[in-house]
Amino acid sequence: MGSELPTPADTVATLGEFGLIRRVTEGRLQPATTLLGPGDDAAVVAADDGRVVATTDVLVENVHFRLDWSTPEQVGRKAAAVNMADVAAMGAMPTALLVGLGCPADTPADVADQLISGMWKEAASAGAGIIGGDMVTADNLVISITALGNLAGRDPVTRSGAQVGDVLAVRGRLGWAAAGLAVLGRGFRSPVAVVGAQRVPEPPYAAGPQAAAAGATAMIDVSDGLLADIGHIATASGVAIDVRTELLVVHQRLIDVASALGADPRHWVLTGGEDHALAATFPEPAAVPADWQTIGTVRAGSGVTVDGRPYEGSSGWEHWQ
Ligand SMILES: Nc1ncnc2c1ncn2[C@@H]1O[C@H](COP(=O)(O)OP(=O)(O)OP(=O)(O)O)[C@@H](O)[C@H]1O
Ligand SMILES: Cc1ncc(C[n+]2csc(CCOP(=O)(O)O)c2C)c(N)n1
Ligand SMILES: [Mg+2]
Ligand SMILES: [Mg+2]
Ligand SMILES: [Mg+2]
Repeated sequence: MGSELPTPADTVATLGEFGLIRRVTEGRLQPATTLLGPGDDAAVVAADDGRVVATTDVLVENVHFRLDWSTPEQVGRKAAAVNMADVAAMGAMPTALLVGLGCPADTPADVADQLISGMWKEAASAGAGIIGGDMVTADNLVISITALGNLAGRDPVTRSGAQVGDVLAVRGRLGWAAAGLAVLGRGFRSPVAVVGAQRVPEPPYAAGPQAAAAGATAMIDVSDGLLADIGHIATASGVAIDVRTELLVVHQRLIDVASALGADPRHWVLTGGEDHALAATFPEPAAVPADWQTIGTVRAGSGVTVDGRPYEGSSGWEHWQ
């Protein structure tokens, strides 16, 4: 890019705040929706229909990622992906990211470069660019990203629209990142398929607008765990949701990893977070797009059940617990 290459001894402190900002901004190709920025006090982004989707998620070193588990580029990709998944979950396509970065003074410039490069790669894969942000010193690496999105004339798909009689369907992986977390937590680095899923989620970005166009009544991305997240749909919609385990695909890879670790692969699928699959309700089976898997039904009542019974144990990640 436009900035000179760092020497191995460079840190973010030697680059300086503005040197670091240049590494994010100079020579980057912005999508057509970026009308102004970065570089001014704020950026200007086009919205096809005058509405902008906006969402923020914060990632903290040793809470959301570890630098001995993931490369800085993988961390950058993950930080961008988890935010753009929330845009997709509204039925929108990501347009722009604002990146707040806190890092210690001795962070190597090369680490910052890789982080930035990962964010740009993931953003570009979904059609978005980085339009601004903030750089601060911090004791640990902290990344706070705000993602903006474009509804392109469609109505947002909220958490509150599920109706009794709807079907529940998912698109994307479930349980893979949790399996990867279990593997990494035990000090292993393989199998790479599940470890890779923990390092960098692959949210099905285009499936968000696809579900919206197909008439999805409610949608969410699975960040904390399937049961926890569809619980938010159930609460917001004033309905009950039942997941049928005979409809859940537990991939052979998860079964193999679980048996090696003495874990339960079904628990990963039902309660594992960080894959950022999309879960949505549709008014009838025929409305579910072909590449989505129907896994349950919406009923009268409240809460989430699995095969008609309450799930024993935690339904997903919660901070401070
Ligand atoms: N500090 C905050 N100030 C205002 N609203 C907040 C704050 N934290 C969360 N919210 C709002 O609460 C709602 C739920 O937040 P939550 O972070 O659980 O959603 P999410 O990003 O979809 O999930 P996850 O954080 O697991 O990815 C969102 O609408 C979010 O914007
Ligand atoms: C080092 C390390 N320890 C634990 C985890 C597991 N983890 C952290 S946050 C989260 C849920 C989503 O977070 P949020 O709700 O903030 O979006 C999960 C499952 C991890 N990824 N890395
Ligand atoms: Mg959040
Ligand atoms: Mg979400
Ligand atoms: Mg989120």
